[in-house]
Amino acid sequence: MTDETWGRVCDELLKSVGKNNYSTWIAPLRLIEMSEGIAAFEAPTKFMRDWVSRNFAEPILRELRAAGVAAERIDIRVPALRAIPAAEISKPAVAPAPARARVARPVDGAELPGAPLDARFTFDSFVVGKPNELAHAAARRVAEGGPVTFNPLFLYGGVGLGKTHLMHAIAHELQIRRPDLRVLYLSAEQFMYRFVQALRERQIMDFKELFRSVDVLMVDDVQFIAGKDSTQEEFFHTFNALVDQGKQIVISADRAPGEIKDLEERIKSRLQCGLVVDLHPTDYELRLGILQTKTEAYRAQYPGLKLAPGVLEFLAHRITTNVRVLEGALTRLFAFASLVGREITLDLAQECLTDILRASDRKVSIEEIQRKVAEHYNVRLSDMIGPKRVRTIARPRQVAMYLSKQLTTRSLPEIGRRFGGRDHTTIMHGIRKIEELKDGDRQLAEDIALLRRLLES
Ligand SMILES: Nc1ncnc2c1ncn2[C@@H]1O[C@H](COP(=O)(O)OP(=O)(O)OP(=O)(O)O)[C@@H](O)[C@H]1O
Repeated sequence: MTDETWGRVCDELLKSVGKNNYSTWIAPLRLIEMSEGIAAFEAPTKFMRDWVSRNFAEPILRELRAAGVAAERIDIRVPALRAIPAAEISKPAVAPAPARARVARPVDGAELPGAPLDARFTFDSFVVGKPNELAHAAARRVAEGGPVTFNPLFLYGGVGLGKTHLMHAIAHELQIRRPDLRVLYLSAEQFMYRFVQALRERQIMDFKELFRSVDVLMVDDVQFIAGKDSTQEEFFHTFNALVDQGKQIVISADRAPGEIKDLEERIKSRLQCGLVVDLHPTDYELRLGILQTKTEAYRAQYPGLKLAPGVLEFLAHRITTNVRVLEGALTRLFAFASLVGREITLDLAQECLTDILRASDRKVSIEEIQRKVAEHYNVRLSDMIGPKRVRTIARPRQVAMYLSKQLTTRSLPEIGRRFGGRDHTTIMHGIRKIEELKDGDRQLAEDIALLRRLLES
């Protein structure tokens, strides 16, 4: 395959995977050779190799074949470690490297136990407004990969306001600007899980070494480790070790460090040492900006989209809860409009989003849901959060979990906390169970419809 063919394939990929995905994942690939049906590429990091293999192998193969290349599979390699020449470090497009990182790091060292990054969560797709401008600016600064100026960067704010999005954006940007850095992003829950696993498998020294070997550590939803004594202890030591080595730490939580209940005082004070930034609830302009950006992105893929004037403004006025709900509303509208092939008018939006608009008008709490469900099924309120597994109690509890997801904007971990500290996977299982059952079980479907009406009225 010639470079020219690959260039044409790239043009097609740009169209099919979108600009952000293309520039983050496809553009950094270098074609090495094409032989015996194998298209071999080089990726700058192991992470990128794994991500591309998992998520983009299919589209790449498809476009290669469409261009007449007889490719059966792709093989992505990571170049062997080499010293980075000083001249390369100071390329204009790359942020100035801090003194501590001038020596090339073993990027293909131990696998980092991080969470996968969402390719959509980039700085390009993040809409900046008054409520989030400081958080965005601070995240941008960290993403330059320059000398550590504030440590940690602590981002906090309510549900669905973009904390995770900003953290992923930092990681994406660092992978491009500073592929030599070892960047680890994971949730506090995953940190705990890894820690407990290491304890169980007597590999605690490996765990410590691994976490202390990163250049940038990002921990999402740190409030999760509050009250978990040994995990807090380990987190504290990891945190100190990294700060002492001048490594960057980014933390997110649903509230300010001082307000996290059951978090050790010494950790709170450590977290307050850096820059603590608040993501404020969205205002009308930001919501409208987000809706416009997402609509443009959608229109780029589906040019046939017809949207009447005033619909986005209406949504930005009415759905004030959080960005996740706003996105969900838009996705549903687009799906509906494309299925029925109609223009999205105000009437259609009102009809199609009745539940979201109603939930947005009237905020139902999880406690209220638990109370109503307990009354309806004649079980004790304490059984909603208690451990009993008999079906007469477990099923109503699952109904309450399902309604909590439907009628509130709470995330699964948050719902889990309100159901006696259950894990988010238990909540997900409960919700799925009800979704499966209600299609075949008329009584259950009627119960749910009635409870919804009671809670939404
Ligand atoms: N300013 C923004 N611009 C574009 N998209 C945004 C913005 N803020 C949030 N979003 C989108 O809203 C959704 C929720 O954001 P995210 O998951 O980052 O929230 P969060 O603050 O981490 O919430 P949680 O506390 O539930 O974890 C994501 O799809 C994200 O892309």
